[in-house]
Amino acid sequence: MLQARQLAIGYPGRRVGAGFDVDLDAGSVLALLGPNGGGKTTLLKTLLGLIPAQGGEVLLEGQAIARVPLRERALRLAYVPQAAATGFGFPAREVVLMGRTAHGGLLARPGARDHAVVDQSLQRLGIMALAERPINELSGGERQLVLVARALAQEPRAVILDEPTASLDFGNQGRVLREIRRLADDGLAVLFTTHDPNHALRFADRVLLMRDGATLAQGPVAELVRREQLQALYGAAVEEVGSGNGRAFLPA
Ligand SMILES: Nc1ncnc2c1ncn2[C@@H]1O[C@H](COP(=O)(O)OP(=O)(O)OP(=O)(O)O)[C@@H](O)[C@H]1O
Repeated sequence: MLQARQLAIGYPGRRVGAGFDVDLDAGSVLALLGPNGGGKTTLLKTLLGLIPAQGGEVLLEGQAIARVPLRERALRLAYVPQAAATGFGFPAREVVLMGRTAHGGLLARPGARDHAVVDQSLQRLGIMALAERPINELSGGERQLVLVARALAQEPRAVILDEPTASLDFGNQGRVLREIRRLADDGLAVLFTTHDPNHALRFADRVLLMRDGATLAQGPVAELVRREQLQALYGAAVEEVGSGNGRAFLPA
């Protein structure tokens, strides 16, 4: 679905990392783990074609992403950014409806199907009660759920989420992570970043461990979400509790 080969990432005059090989496959969830400032968001933005690669290439279904027209990109690829405060007071429903933009013609009015998909997305995230509230009056976590609903409404083939659970309470973390799993089970390719290795352990198929602008390791969750790997990744002590399917990791 989405592939990167020997990708170098960064900003003008500032190299953040290099040597990334990434494969986002239909029906599979990839989790990206790594310390603060390691380059996770920069990698996501490069995969999305929002900032140019400094080397290597990103292919969207085999085509160089820079050459895929923006509308085509929006039909195939959804992005859930870290929930930032916004000055605009659009009602939440309108924000979710914006996810439908690429499906209509230029200036086309949304149709019955667009509104049905928006309702369905609001329901899946359990936020129908927020539909008419202005987005700039919502809490950070509520806003995050609206952004995930907007990505669902886009009906893409791949979804990339930047710390989707960061500002969510425990219940809503589960809601969003289950939704992420369900999207992959429905055949989408999914990539999300998280600071909680347990989220990767429970909901992802593969992980990419990223540190100092490079790939420390990449592979199946069961092989890499382990105490020694996490200690190397974060340069900090990690405690393992439980065992088998019930195992989890805590900062020690
Ligand atoms: N617009 C920018 N211009 C120049 N440097 C930037 C820009 N945005 C981020 N950086 C730098 O790039 C590096 C990687 O940042 P990035 O946001 O990708 O890390 P991250 O792994 O997502 O971090 P966190 O876990 O804290 O969100 C950092 O050193 C950061 O200061």
